[in-house]
Amino acid sequence: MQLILEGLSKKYPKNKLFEDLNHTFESNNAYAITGENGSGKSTLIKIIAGVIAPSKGNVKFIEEGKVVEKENIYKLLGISAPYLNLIEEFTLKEHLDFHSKFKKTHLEKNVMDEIENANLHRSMNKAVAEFSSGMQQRLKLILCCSFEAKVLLLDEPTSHLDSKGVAWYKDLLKRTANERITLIASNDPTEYNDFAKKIVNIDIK
Ligand SMILES: Nc1ncnc2c1ncn2[C@@H]1O[C@H](COP(=O)(O)OP(=O)(O)OP(=O)(O)O)[C@@H](O)[C@H]1O
Repeated sequence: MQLILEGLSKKYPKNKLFEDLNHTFESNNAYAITGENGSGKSTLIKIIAGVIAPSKGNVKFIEEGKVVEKENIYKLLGISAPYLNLIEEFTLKEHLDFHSKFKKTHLEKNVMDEIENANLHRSMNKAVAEFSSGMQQRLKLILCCSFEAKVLLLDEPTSHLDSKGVAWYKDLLKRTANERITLIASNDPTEYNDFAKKIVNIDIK
């Protein structure tokens, strides 16, 4: 699996973010996307996810030598980002059931073990609206990393996590990032230092 950025540029009427970004991301690798506040890290993640369009250039997903059609790209992706919300009315169990309808688990063990690792097992029947920010973040990461996806897009993955949560996140990635392309948009080295060997700095200003 390859994810290719070809001559990717993004500008808003009053703000030029990045220009002519070229990069090929490969499976079995984690990459940190770094850059100053406002440089466009989240924007790049959204463009890769197909949520917003680039001003110029292309994003290509290549699977077994073939370009993946646009309408099938969502099947390849797992995303966790501050601007993507969970369904507040759903309980944790309902989130897992809903997700399981579309995706198989990526874990060696049952997803319930991961819920326990994340210390969420006593909240299975609680509505997400009643979760703390850190609990919501742990659930977002489980839904992103523990289910089938060939490309993980993680934007500020440890936001709202305490030190225990950060340790769990690192362990989760070590166990689940194999055979995937993992992109971590962050300026916090603790979020990527242990596993992301390749840094893409989009700060061109
Ligand atoms: N819809 C929009 N219209 C105009 N400008 C926008 C829009 N969305 C984002 N921007 C601007 O684009 C710039 C890049 O934003 P983005 O959130 O991608 O940066 P970032 O590198 O992720 O920042 P941070 O490190 O603070 O999270 C910011 O200056 C932001 O104000």
